[in-house]
Amino acid sequence: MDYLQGLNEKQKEGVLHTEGPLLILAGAGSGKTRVITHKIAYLIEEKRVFPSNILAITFTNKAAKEMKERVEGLLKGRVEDIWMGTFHSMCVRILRREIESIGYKRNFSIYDSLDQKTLVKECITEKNLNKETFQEKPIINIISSLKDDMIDPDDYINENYKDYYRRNVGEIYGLYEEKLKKNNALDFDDLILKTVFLLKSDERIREKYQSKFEYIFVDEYQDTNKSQYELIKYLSGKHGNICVVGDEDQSVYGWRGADIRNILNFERDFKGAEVIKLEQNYRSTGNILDVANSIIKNNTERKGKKLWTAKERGQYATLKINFDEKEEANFVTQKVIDLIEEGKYKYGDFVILYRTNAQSRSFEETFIRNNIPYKIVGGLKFYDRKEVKDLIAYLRLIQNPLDDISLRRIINVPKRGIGASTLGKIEKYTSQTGESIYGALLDLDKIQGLSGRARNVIKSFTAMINKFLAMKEIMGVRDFIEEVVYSTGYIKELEEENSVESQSRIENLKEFISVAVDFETNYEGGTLEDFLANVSLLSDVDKTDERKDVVTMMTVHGAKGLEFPVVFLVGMEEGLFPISRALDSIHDMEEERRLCYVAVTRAEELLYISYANLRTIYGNTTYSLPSRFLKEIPDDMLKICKNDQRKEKQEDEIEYEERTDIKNRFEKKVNLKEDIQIGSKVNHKMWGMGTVVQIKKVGEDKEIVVAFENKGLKKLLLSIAPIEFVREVR
Ligand SMILES: Nc1ncnc2c1ncn2[C@@H]1O[C@H](COP(=O)(O)OP(=O)(O)OP(=O)(O)O)[C@@H](O)[C@H]1O
Ligand SMILES: [Mg+2]
Repeated sequence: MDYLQGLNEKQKEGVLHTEGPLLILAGAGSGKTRVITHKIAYLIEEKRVFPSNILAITFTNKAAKEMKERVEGLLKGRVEDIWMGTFHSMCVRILRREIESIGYKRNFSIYDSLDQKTLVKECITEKNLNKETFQEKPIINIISSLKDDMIDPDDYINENYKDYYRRNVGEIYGLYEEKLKKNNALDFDDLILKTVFLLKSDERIREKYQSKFEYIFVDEYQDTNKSQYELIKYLSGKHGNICVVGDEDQSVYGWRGADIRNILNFERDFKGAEVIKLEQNYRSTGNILDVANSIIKNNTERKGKKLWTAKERGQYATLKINFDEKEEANFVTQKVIDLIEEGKYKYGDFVILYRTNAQSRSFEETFIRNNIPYKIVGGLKFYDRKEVKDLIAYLRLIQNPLDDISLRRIINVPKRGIGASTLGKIEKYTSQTGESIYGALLDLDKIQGLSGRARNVIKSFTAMINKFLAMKEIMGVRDFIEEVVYSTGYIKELEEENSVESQSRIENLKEFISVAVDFETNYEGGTLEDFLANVSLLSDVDKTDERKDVVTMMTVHGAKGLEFPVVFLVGMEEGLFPISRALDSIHDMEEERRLCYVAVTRAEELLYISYANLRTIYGNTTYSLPSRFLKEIPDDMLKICKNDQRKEKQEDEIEYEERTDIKNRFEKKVNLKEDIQIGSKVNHKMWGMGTVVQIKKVGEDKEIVVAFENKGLKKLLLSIAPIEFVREVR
């Protein structure tokens, strides 16, 4: 009975409760994910459930892969048939089989945020709306949240017909939907929405999947949104064996529509639900857990629970105060070097957690200088690079020739002389006939006003695409992609350009081929469609190299569910963590606090927290106050690390210092210096004389921009900037 070993009584209860709805509600590191893994093994081995009747939804594809490996380890058997993956990847699987019944083709494209932007822009232009008032990004956000809440364009328009902006956004949304359909494409939200729609409206399909999924698991349930909730409600409608695990204290995707009520209302929504609470934490030492508890207890929007651990007290969490982000990076770097030298840890044991991706740069610089191997999770953006996107657009067009967005992207890449005016003529024609652009290109004789030369290049373009269409059927994914890369002439164009940049773009295209190689090893017999879906569905967290023994850098959001022996939680400053946009809202502030709790609870043995008084980020230099979350940690739980790093080589040499320094700084009531105004002269301790050119209220404080005589513009927080006012004698 392998699968019950290594579980406590409560966890066992969770595993053995196989029939009916079950909520496992428990704090970080209490073994929720472990219960799912063991339970799946138990069902297969003991209850003789077919793997294909199990569905397990994880937060990332990577988590799914890990879970699969664990289950495999427990069973020593094949677990290929379990449906394990994210909400999105599961929906793609269903849609590829079923979407024809709602009028799409099975080879639909999946549009990412850039494609969405292009589409929304088209809508705005077509509707002749003012581009200042109607900007793509906010509109995409509105559309996305409407979709999460399952509100369709007509309802939104009806609700808001008196509101000029919203009514028009509703109309853009409607047009956007039409365009997606015409391109045979779905955006990310659609993947869930259309699946729900299928299950709701088509009895045959509903029955099929309800019967199939006898047992359903959802990890990180606190981060599901409305449409995801509907989805599992439908899927579990027949057997009712739905086991969700989550922690309301770790709900950190409110901004993306996640609804904490899903977890709080589980018992009401799923009849006969049982709730199991786990209270023992197996991940962190006592001292780390105390820090986590002391922070999260300041939230009001929670059920309230306390975690305990049987682990040793361990080392105290350490706070390092830095002059600027460079000193912070040096501190972390030196710590890594020292701990490695001591021999107890390896690079793979360390993680640097920050609130925003932009913070990684200073650590990268010092790591490179010191030859410390590292990887950045999420910030890499390999798939956002132009050449990679171009190549993907080719593949998408070949997979789905109705995809106008992709076609437009590459019709003249590499340059083949199909310019904007030629394309304009073609699109004029398609807007009359309603055909796809590619369809029109095949029907070239019907289009007026094209030059003979244009016709020729278009013909060789369609001949090439047609050739690809035929080849796709007979070639493996990897060979096929290689063929596309070379025979489009893209590589050749880059080679001729022969610049440093074009070289690195060639490298990236080659790297993309190795992505295809990986794919072929992992998905035997996978098609181009599978490959593309796979690429689209990689979340930021998944888009990382798999090298093992390197330091990881990632955002706190990306770290959910993970654990590391040593955690550096950096950039703990007001306005950064908590992030500035949360400063005015209690609700958002609580989400930031939960995020901070997630960060601290990733640590197993050592936790280093740091902040910088002066930080340059996005090109601006600002003074900051230490994060309010630091103030919430009692003095005796956190020891201050002395500034001079040399001094703290030996652990016991570290001096414990009263934290009056931070406290004073934090509580120092802002002396508002009421008479400050634009034009006031100031003298700064380091930067000398300057003139105030901008003043903005930030909470009780003010942010000022000062033009220094020798240093240019700097942004300062009035309360803490080391400045004096210089009164001019009139
Ligand atoms: N009963 C147990 N005995 C020993 N170790 C355990 C036990 N339960 C869980 N663990 C270990 O504790 C760690 C945390 O478990 P797990 O990741 O499942 O927690 P979780 O509740 O899912 O955490 P999070 O909320 O961060 O997702 C893992 O290393 C896991 O292997
Ligand atoms: Mg977990």
